[in-house]
Amino acid sequence: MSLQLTDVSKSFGRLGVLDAVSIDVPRGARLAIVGASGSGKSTLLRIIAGFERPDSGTVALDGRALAGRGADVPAHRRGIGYVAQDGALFPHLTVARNIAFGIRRRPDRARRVRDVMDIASLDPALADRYPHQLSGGQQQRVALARALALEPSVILLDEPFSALDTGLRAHTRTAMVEALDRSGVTTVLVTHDQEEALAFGHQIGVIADGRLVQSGRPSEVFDAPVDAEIAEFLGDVVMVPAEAAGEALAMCAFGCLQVRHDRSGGAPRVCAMLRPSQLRVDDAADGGNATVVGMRSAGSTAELRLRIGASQIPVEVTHRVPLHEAARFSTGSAVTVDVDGGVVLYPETALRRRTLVPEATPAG
Ligand SMILES: Nc1ncnc2c1ncn2[C@@H]1O[C@H](COP(=O)(O)OP(=O)(O)OP(=O)(O)O)[C@@H](O)[C@H]1O
Repeated sequence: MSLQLTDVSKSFGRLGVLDAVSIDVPRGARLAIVGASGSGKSTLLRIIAGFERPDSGTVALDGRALAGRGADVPAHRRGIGYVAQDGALFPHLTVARNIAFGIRRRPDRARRVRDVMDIASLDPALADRYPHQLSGGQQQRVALARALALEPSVILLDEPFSALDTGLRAHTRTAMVEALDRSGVTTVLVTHDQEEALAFGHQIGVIADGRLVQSGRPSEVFDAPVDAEIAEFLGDVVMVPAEAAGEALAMCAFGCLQVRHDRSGGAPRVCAMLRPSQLRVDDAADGGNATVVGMRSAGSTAELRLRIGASQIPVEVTHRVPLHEAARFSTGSAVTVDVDGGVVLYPETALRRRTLVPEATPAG
């Protein structure tokens, strides 16, 4: 089913937590909401689940109101599954009995348990284990299987990977995305992890101080954040002073670049934002446009500090290259730095807000 939130607001006493949030998740789609701690993500999920009431606005499934417009459908009648951060499995029940918990009166429960274990890529041999005998990733997949067993129309995932270490996190995320695709259920995930949101969602929504400040396809939001703060929140940036130079062009330390999106709102002074993965650094064939002013190894990569000097104001950026490529460069050598794709313009105040010299970290 499709899920609609319209102008949902919520305060706890005098603390405003959600401010007129509107979201539309099409049937079978995955929406990832990303925001800093305290931005209101869990409250939003709890309102969709029916654990909290919105002060105003509506929550609807396929247009039928669950909350607001005079409706107040209790949580257990919403057909919405909720997977908590730690999975919240019953420690004294086996995997099979955990999964069967909500369907224990259904005659076909054994088959349903087998089906959802299969959907969640859980080995049938795990059915008789207890939660403490599973890895964190397996526990999360059991929690998802338990939610799917109820055949919900929507699944809500509250930071489901946050307790897992990095390797297991990516693996579990892939397994869960595949399970959700197989079941075709509409899903909303909340996370504070930008990479997770970008990798998980068909759509992402960025929430800040209780307001949904931007939403769209992950590539749309990542490539054209509405302001510099969201750009930095979503990933590493290179930000340099710039001047508009005619139709969709800007002049900056890297030369004259195409403007992908102008988010400067007509500000008299602007800066250009690009992602480190857009930078290409090569040996200088004919003098180059930058100088390596420092090098340092950082694990499997090397950091090159580059002074780019195509404009009157030279800027320094830090660029990461694989360690085996670093041998091509040495401090003091001239290099050519090219930019793939265009830049996004913001008001120059975004630069002043940054405490460091414009800096870029990992290359893509
Ligand atoms: N039941 C409640 N009573 C009072 N304040 C609450 C309640 N629930 C949440 N809050 C407050 O509302 C704000 C938003 O909380 P919420 O849990 O929705 O944020 P979050 O984005 O999920 O944060 P985190 O990522 O840290 O879990 C916080 O300031 C929190 O302290």
